[in-house]
Amino acid sequence: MRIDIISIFPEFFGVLDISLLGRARQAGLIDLAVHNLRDFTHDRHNTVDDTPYGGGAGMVMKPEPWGEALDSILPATDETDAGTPERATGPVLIFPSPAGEQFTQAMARELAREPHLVFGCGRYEGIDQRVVDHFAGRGRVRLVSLGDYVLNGGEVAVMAMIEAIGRLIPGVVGNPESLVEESHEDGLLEYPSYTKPASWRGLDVPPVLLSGNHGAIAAWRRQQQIDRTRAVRPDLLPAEDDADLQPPANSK
Ligand SMILES: Nc1nc2cc(Br)ccc2s1
Repeated sequence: MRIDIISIFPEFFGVLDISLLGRARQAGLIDLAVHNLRDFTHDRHNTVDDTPYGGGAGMVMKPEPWGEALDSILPATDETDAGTPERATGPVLIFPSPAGEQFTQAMARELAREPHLVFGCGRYEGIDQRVVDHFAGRGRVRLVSLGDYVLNGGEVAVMAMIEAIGRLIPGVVGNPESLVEESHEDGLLEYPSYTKPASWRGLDVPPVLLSGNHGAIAAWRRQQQIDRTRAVRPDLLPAEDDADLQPPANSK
């Protein structure tokens, strides 16, 4: 996968040189480039923002630098490309935004299958809307929110998305089995985990986990997922009858 990031704080992404994603880059599984938006300005102050039309507090990111930065990354196109099948296979351009669609594990899985992702990190009051509108006509553009809160910029959101997406790319995580039983992979929150010692500060590991009875362990873990999800994220539970949430029939 190729990942391009545009930001006025490229140094923010230095952390992507280390750990799991750093190793994935060294292994050639992820090809990542960070671009400084200010490199696409031409005035003495490398200006990237200006006051908002219609008034209001704060500043808005100017469209020109974004246009030049994205032109340098996205494949060249002309009007005849509009609506062609190629447009559906070009890079996905993602702008983190509080006004975006909710980022989910399902979206991470979907985006992990893409060959090329381009992330645009907004700052201030956001990016001039015409940038989204213009490039929507040239490819797939998505406004994506991590949650109902406002950050100072898109960089933290892009880091989170790249981690969630990158770890799903085949070969990035050593043991793909570890990706299966995680929160949200099966739509529910994950069960609690324990390791040695069997007793710690008077707290014992649930006996079923020491029983060696794999069916009972699977049933207990499934019930823990259901109980946890019902307690803190009832919105994730299937709307219809919970019958299909019962432990697997063979787990007696
Ligand atoms: N939750 C989020 N807040 C923000 C703020 C800015 Br400014 C840019 C992107 C995002 S995503």
